Amino acid sequence: MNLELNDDGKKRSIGFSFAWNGLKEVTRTERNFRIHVIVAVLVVAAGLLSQLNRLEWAIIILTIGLVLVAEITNTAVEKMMDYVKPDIHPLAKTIKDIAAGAVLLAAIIAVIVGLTIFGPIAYNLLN
Ligand SMILES: Nc1ncnc2c1ncn2[C@@H]1O[C@H](COP(=O)(O)OP(=O)(O)OP(=O)(O)O)[C@@H](O)[C@H]1O
Repeated sequence: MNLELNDDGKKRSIGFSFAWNGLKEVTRTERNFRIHVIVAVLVVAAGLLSQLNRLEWAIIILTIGLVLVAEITNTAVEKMMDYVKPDIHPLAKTIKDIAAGAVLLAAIIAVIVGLTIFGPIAYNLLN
């Protein structure tokens, strides 16, 4: 939708509001996204307890962002495919599987980052 508003500030704030609606929609309808957000909150809590340094925080925040953005993008692809191709089609399957693969890859990276940063901390705590 092309919004032709004269007031540039108003146009931008409306665009932000659409984007915010998108985030609310994903949170409301996507169970996997809610699970990712809960895990992210737990990871941030663990980071606070572990007193991570600035570089570790930057990596953790980037990784959380990677997973959430992958999940949001996957949801957008799923919804777009359901809209343009609601019937069963091999290409619809391939497209959805590829988008799901992006989430899987992001989750694997997140696990590796988590183990790299929190693994030694947990090891020291247990010894
Ligand atoms: N129109 C279709 N044609 C063929 N296969 C499809 C189609 N829609 C979905 N699939 C297959 O089912 C899988 C799950 O698709 P679906 O749209 O149900 O996602 P979902 O279960 O909601 O995923 P998520 O758990 O990530 O939200 C796809 O990865 C694909 O393999």
